[in-house]
Amino acid sequence: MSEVRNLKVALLGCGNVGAQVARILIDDADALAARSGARLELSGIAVRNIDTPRDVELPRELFTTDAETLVKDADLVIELMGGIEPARSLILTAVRNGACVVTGNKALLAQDGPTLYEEADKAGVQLSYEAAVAGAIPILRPIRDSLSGDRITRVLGIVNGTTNFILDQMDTTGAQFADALAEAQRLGYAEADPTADVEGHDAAAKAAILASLSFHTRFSLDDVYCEGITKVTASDIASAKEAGFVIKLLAIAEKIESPDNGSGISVRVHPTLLPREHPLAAVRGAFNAVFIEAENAGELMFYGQGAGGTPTASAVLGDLVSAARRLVLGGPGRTETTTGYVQPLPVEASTTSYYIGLDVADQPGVLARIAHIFAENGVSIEIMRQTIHRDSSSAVESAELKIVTHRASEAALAATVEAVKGLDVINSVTSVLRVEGV
Ligand SMILES: NC(=O)C1=CN([C@@H]2O[C@H](COP(=O)(O)OP(=O)(O)OC[C@H]3O[C@@H](n4cnc5c(N)ncnc54)[C@H](OP(=O)(O)O)[C@@H]3O)[C@@H](O)[C@H]2O)C=CC1
Ligand SMILES: N[C@@H](CC=O)C(=O)O
Repeated sequence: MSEVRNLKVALLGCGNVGAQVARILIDDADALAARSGARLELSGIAVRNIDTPRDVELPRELFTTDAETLVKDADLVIELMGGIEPARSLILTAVRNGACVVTGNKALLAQDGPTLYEEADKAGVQLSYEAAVAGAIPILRPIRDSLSGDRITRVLGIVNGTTNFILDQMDTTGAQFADALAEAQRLGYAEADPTADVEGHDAAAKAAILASLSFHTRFSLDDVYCEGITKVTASDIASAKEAGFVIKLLAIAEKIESPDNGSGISVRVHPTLLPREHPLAAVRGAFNAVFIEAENAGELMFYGQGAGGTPTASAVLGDLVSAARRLVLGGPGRTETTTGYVQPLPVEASTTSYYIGLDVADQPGVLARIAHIFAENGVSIEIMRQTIHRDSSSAVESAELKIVTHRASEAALAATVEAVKGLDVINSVTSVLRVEGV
């Protein structure tokens, strides 16, 4: 029998995800060897501080603070440190030395992916990053491989576990934003700096990666319109709920025809109202889901755990086995297929439905005056609902008006809201949120 090849695996980072990857590499060594055709020997783990307590008990002699030396002697490198530097330089060193790299670092890929992919292709090694989008869910390989014979027209995803967890807690238990965020951090979902989650930057990085693979073009963070969840209030959530909606942070990448900009791809991340019966509305806690529309396949939905050490480690190990198999067979395969035939479009080029909450004086003719302004600005109303608020003597104090529009452009909507604000019967505009799925 021929001898099984030994491949040296260098692990960079031993935090939420890295610790679980190390555990699986050690505990499941035999199964991984059988599946990949090579023994995957964990040759070392680079960290900032060797004495930091770990979630998993691991041999102390594996730890080092000298990541550079560890990388130079590896066949396979797993980067789970996060951040831009030194992750970027270490990945470049690894590929230039002929090592295949697996990473979950979406921030780095969205900022400087093309340099890394080019270097990997030049060196003839594989750079894989399934864990970078939607944690455990196999989504990048299906887009890149399984759907490579189709044309994707739209991708709609809940791709950040932390914000989905926070919004879900606020919606179902009435939890405060700060408490829900602290719990997401404790459970290992949040980024080292959770601003990246709550301001939408993490979802935007994932949206750039999804859009690049789906539309065979290179999108970077700069091409993604981004709005996080920090401005979503408990009252937005309550009033959306009352109207039959749930608020989700959605990443959207879609092919559109814009009268001013021509045809292209709109990539955006923002809080969005979804009807409660929409499949994505049922995605709870830190779960993620990606909904894809393709010309021939039709609608597809991928669902699973989008964050957390163990689920994410599953995606990392999948990439590692796949890279090891290719090393055993010889040849890396292609990292991505970029044809660059579509342009990214600004958010102003996209249209969407909107939910507008208004606090209005309860006077005759108010609804007609408001409806007139919408019509004047070319924004068509789909639903208009009024709730009367009374004081203790049952006298009418004010009315709450909830409006859902048909698809309208950002500019038309902004002009409508400005004009409505100018009416003497408007006490305040309480919400302006985008809606999908109506
Ligand atoms: N957590 C999750 O659910 C998911 C995370 N990811 C991505 O995976 C990556 C890792 O995430 P996560 O495990 O949560 O991160 P953590 O912050 O938990 O862990 C980071 C690890 O990297 C080490 N590290 C950081 N900087 C350096 C450095 N300069 N030199 C050496 N070691 C360093 C840290 O060392 P020390 O312990 O000594 O401080 C720590 O062990 C990130 O890119 C993240 O975006 C992707 C999908 C899901
Ligand atoms: N912070 C991220 C982790 C996974 O990518 C999230 O909450 O989704």
